Amino acid sequence: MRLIIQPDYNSVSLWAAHYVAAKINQAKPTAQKPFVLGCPTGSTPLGMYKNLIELNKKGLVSFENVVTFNMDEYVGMSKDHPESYFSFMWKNFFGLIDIKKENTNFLNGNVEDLEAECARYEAKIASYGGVDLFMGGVGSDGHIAFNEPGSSLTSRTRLKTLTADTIIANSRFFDNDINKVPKTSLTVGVGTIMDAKEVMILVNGASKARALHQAVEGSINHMWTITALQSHPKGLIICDDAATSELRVGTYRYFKDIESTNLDPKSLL
Ligand SMILES: N[C@@H]1[C@@H](O)[C@H](O)[C@@H](COP(=O)(O)O)O[C@@H]1O
Repeated sequence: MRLIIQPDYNSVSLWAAHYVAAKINQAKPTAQKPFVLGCPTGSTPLGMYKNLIELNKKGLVSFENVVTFNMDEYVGMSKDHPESYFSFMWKNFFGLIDIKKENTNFLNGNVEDLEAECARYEAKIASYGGVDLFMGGVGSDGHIAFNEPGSSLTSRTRLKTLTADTIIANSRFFDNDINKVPKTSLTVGVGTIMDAKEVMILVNGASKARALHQAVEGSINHMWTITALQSHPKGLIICDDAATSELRVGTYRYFKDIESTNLDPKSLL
């Protein structure tokens, strides 16, 4: 696993955006062989999305031949609700880049047969030959997508109940009223994410320090689903200094040293 430590949120966002743009460019995607990108929501990726929009505007990366799969979606929330992940993505990213609508994929939490919907999603990912790069954030309890503690590390796309912690954390988007937060979601599984050719997780802020400690120094454990990344052949975490406060000094220094020539985002593109 690689760990890129940046001074702050802005530099995490800038580095991640340059990395993603470089990956897309290196793949030279075409309509026949698009680049497949897994996308997260949440506050963490917002800065990266802003930087990718800028790079797209400057002509440094194009999303014309990029196909996306969002990680998760609330169940029973209309797609047009301002807090649906569909709305989030169009408002903050897709609506501001040159992506084709038909190339964006979301789980639909409004169908009667949710199991069939999850199977459809897995099959669609497989029809593209899998995800090239799955991007993600992490919850303070170490969850990736909505794979809450105790989720099988080989899980596939399915229905999940949100924990009380996640409902409280997400209530900030619902007038701080936990009753307005959906209690269930459809989410890709840990196994679905780990099947991607590469997985990139962004971690920022002191509230994520315990999750980062488990991700880097903990043992692989279903109570911290982020730890599955340790078994991925191409796992990458980009974090800010504030998130490293629970890492050992030796671990911090080790990754700072080994990545010292890769920390400048401009060297990536
Ligand atoms: N399902 C999302 C996750 O994909 C996200 O990583 C997490 C952290 O969100 P934030 O980036 O806002 O801290 O929140 C939600 O639970």
